[in-house]
Order: sequence, then structure tokens, then C-alpha cells
Amino acid sequence: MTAFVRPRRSALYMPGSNARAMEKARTLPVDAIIIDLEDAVAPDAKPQARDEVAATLAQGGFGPREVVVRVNGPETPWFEEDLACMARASAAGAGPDAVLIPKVGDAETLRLVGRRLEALGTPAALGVWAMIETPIAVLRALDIALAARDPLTRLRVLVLGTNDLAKETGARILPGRAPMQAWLSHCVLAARAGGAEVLDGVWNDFRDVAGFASECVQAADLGFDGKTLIHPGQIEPCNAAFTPPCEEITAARGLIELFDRPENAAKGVLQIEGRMYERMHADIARKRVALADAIAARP
Ligand SMILES: CC(C)(COP(=O)(O)OP(=O)(O)OC[C@H]1O[C@@H](n2cnc3c(N)ncnc32)[C@H](O)[C@@H]1OP(=O)(O)O)[C@@H](O)C(=O)NCCC(=O)NCCSC(=O)C[C@H](O)C(=O)O
Ligand SMILES: [Mg+2]
Repeated sequence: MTAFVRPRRSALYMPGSNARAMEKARTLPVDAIIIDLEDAVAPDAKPQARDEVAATLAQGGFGPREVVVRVNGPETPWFEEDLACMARASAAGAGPDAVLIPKVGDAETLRLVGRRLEALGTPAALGVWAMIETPIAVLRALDIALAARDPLTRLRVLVLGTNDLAKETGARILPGRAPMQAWLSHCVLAARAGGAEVLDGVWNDFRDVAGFASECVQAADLGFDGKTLIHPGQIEPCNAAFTPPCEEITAARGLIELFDRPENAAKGVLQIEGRMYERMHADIARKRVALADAIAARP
């Protein structure tokens, strides 16, 4: 049986106070949208934005796009009502697919969120994503990611917050991201160890499409499942970088077929045109084919 694959190549943030952006999101070729109630919404506008987001969710119309709402953090005065509002929407069948918790500092925070969701009677379909965007979160990334194994936490995806990381550490945001590469790779490793997916941070200079495209390729090379975005102009280069190329998928199907042949049933290793392939390469090929098929099945 093939596991269900949900492409998360591109996840576009938009302020929960921007009705035009949320309307536009219904037509954009993006895999996920992240409606923000945290940093993109000014403190005085938060209660109204929360109501508008609930109304937008009730209208629906997002099709296959995964819908995520970034709530304010547990230490803020808005958290309880943000979470309660999403729990009510979810119970009414009009909730997001997940809530994104900002500035998660430890696994206990995720258990606290899980317990609140349970207490609010939130359907199990509502998942949790966690932002890794503080020095302590990067240092504890493994512990946080391992929380994905505890069903109480509902944790599915880690999301890097590279702007907050730059703010907290003093590291510069440079092309190629040398100052942050070790942290990025550490978070990818942690996510894989815990069984969560992991999305890269945003590229702020949204008019620089070439620079953005090369950062997407870097993120895919590092092992991220996708990247978070701030502008619709970033969607297509991002999807392109995280979509397995046709030639790769043709070769992957060939490799799977070769290992599946009866005459190769007892073989652990094959050579094709001077290159070694083990069964682990067929496993990688199966994953890539499953992702490509899931992308191709999108409307
Ligand atoms: C950055 C922006 C403020 C720029 O907006 P704008 O000046 O309106 O751009 P354009 O004129 O080029 O927009 C063209 C059309 O596209 C629509 N649009 C723009 N952005 C979005 C969007 N994000 N989602 C959906 N639609 C969008 C405009 O409405 C225009 O449409 P039309 O009317 O048809 O012409 C803006 O892009 C923006 O607000 N971006 C998101 C900002 C945000 O959410 N920031 C918070 C998350 S990022 C973060 O916090 C990262 C993390 O926590 C960390 O620490 O790193
Ligand atoms: Mg942030």
C-alpha cells in the first residue's frame, strides 16, 4: 500500500487582516496557505483579524490547498481566543487543516497546545505545525521534532523562521546563507528523526526572483519538503524547485521496475551504466515517484 503523500512545496503567508490576499489565495497555484494572526497583524487589529479569518474559513473555496492559521504564541494575550476560535471553526466543519504555533521553545509547549485542543473538543483532523525561530528552538529541535511521535501534540510540520533567527542571533541574511546553513541542516535532521515534515523560511526581497529561485534550489538540496513564501510571484519558482524533474522520475520508474523483476529478486545491488544502485535507491525512487504522482494529480 502506498502512503498518502501531500505535496508541501510552497506555503504562502498572508496577513489575516488582508481580505484581498485571502481572496486571491483561492486561485493561486500554491500547495498551502498560512493565514497569519501573529507578526503580520498589528496588536490593535488582532481581534478583528481573527473574526475575519473565521469568516474566510467558513466561506471555504480553497480547493486542494492546505489551509493553516498562524495563531499568536501561548505567552500572548491572544493565544487562548485564537485557539478557541480555530477549535470552534473546526468543530463546525470549517476549520483550517492546522494551526501554526510561533516561537515554539520546547516540546512541552506542543503538549500544552495539544491538551488545550483536546479540552476544547477539537476534531483530530486539526493538526499542529511548529515554528523553529529562536536559538533555543534550534538547539532543542530534536526534542521538539520527536514530539511528532506523540499523538497528543498533533505535530506534522516544522517551519523555519529565518527572520526571527537573524533577529535573535545577529546572523546576517546573505545569499547562500552561510551563517545559517548549519542550523538549517540541523533542523532538517531533527525533523526526519521525529517523523515531521520541514519547510524552509522566507526570502524577503520578493522582487529578486533569481536570488529567490537559487535559495529554493538550496533548500531542496538541503532536504526541505518546501519553502514558506510571502508573495504570489514566488510560487512558481518554488514549485519548480521542489517538483522532481521528468527525467528523474523516468529514471526512478526504470530503477523500481528493474529491482521488481523476478531475476533480480535475490539481488541487493545492481549496476546501471557504471553506477551502483542498492535497494535503498529504489526506496528513494519510490518516494520521489509518489511525490511526483501526487503533484501530477493536483487540479
Ligand atoms: C510584502 C507585501 C506587503 C507586498 O504586498 P503588495 O505591495 O500588495 O504587493 P504587490 O502589489 O506586488 O501584490 C500583487 C498582487 O498580489 C497580491 N498579494 C501580495 N502578497 C500576497 C500574499 N502574501 N498572499 C496573497 N496575495 C498577495 C496583492 O494583493 C496583489 O493582488 P491584486 O490586487 O490582484 O493586484 C505582501 O506580499 C504581504 O503582505 N506578504 C505577506 C507578509 C506576511 O504575511 N508576513 C508574515 C509572515 S513572514 C514571517 O513572519 C516569517 C517568520 O516568522 C520569520 O521569522 O522569518
Ligand atoms: Mg517569525
